[in-house]
Amino acid sequence: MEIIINGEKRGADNVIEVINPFTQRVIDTVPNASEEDLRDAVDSAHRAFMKWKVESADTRAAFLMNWFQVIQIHKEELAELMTMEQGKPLKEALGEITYANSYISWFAEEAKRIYGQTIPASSPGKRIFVQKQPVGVVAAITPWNFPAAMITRKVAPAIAAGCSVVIKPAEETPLTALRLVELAHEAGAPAGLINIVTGDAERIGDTLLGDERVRKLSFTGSTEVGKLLMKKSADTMKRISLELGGQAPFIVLSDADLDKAVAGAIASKFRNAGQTCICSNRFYVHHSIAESFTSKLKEAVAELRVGDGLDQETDIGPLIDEGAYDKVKRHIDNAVENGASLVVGGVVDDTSQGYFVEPTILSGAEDDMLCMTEETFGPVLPIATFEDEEEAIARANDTPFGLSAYLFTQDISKAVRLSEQLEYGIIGLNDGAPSAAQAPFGGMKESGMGREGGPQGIEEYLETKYLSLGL
Ligand SMILES: NC(=O)C1=CN([C@@H]2O[C@H](COP(=O)(O)OP(=O)(O)OC[C@H]3O[C@@H](n4cnc5c(N)ncnc54)[C@H](OP(=O)(O)O)[C@@H]3O)[C@@H](O)[C@H]2O)C=CC1
Ligand SMILES: O=C(O)CCCC(=O)O
Repeated sequence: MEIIINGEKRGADNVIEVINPFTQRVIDTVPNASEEDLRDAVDSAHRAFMKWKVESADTRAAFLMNWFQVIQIHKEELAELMTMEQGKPLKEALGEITYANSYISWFAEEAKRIYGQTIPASSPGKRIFVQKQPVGVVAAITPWNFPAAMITRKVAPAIAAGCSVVIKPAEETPLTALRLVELAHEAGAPAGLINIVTGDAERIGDTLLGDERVRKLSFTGSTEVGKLLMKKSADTMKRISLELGGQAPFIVLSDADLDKAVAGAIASKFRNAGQTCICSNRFYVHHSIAESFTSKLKEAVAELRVGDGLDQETDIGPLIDEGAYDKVKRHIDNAVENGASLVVGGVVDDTSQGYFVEPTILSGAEDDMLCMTEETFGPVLPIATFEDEEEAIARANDTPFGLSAYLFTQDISKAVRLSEQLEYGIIGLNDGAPSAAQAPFGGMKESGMGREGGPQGIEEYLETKYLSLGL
């Protein structure tokens, strides 16, 4: 496929191969964008911004709703493309397209609700008016695990706010992103409003972040790269939103509804083969119910089918690549070597048909094991036990990360009190799937800054200006 700059497609002689993680064959190529492509992308985004920022909220909303409709028409095709480049099961890919599109429709409506303020002045001869204005050209850098939703979650609020964008999707999954931008143009995107470039990450990052006309960076990916991009944004003092790694604890109190907790564990752990930043990573289960929780979980896990994402029966596809597989294997081996028991699962040794890991449960996990200290990004569920709730909260908070945490209890007072003590941006309270377009997604500590989705999600693309009027 080709990149899109100023509404026009561009190819290149220098290309990057896109690999299907199941067949491990090349399915397409995308351009390795040149310096000239990148400069043109920012030029055209800047020109488009100067026009788009003065368009009415109704015009912005109408374009977004058109884009939403066009995506609806193409959702099966998009889902199939996503499964082919990313590996996730087709039913999950379809779910992701619906989820991705919900950001577009939600922010189409939110475009009309960018309100200012009037503040009483201290002097009777003055009036103070507060306005919101679009921040400018946005650089959106996205990861491979959600090839559609991470694009729309950034682009829809940016466009709704009156900004223009240059997108850089992940090297592993550029095709869904390119197709979404093609569809945006079919839906009537003005030239230059939504540009997309692929290629050398460092070069793209340096060009976009070095350009003072790019006023905002929105990044989702690893904490390591997030920190680097934050430093690179400093010279031109860009606004930044960073949605980085997680290390989510999943706490099950003794009074929890175990069936609900098991369903929540399956939803939060095995979505996208464990490759989401809000996947539960470490389980803390009250010692009195650990055995029954583990045995119910084992039964539920036995239902999950590993295989080709295009097969309708598949629940868990291959991991994205060999590096991901090696990391997951290291975490399992480290846990078992240090005394954890493998209840079920393990890696699939034959990797000729993709890098598969069976849904895996480890019991007897300890806090210093790799699977409890690092983001596994794979379908591994380590269970540790605790004696009292304060201890569980302390252990859950004992990490540099703070994206999502899960808590299962039927005691409403405990639920509120303990949720308030958890140092995380997202709490799944008796809920293993908290993500929603209308909610502010984002983390504390080294999981990043800023929020995506919800009313907070559009604020990230708005500047605040006040007018002090002397009467
Ligand atoms: N918070 C989250 O949702 C995610 C967390 N992760 C975590 O991060 C680990 C590594 O995953 P990975 O995909 O490598 O994440 P990265 O942070 O490396 O990649 C995310 C995006 O940043 C781009 N990027 C990488 N380096 C630079 C740079 N110097 N300048 C500009 N852009 C850059 C990548 O481009 P390119 O693809 O071309 O390298 C990609 O588009 C995972 O195993 C997981 O633990 C991963 C994905 C999502
Ligand atoms: O893993 C991520 O980076 C995206 C989280 C998916 C979601 O929105 O739930």
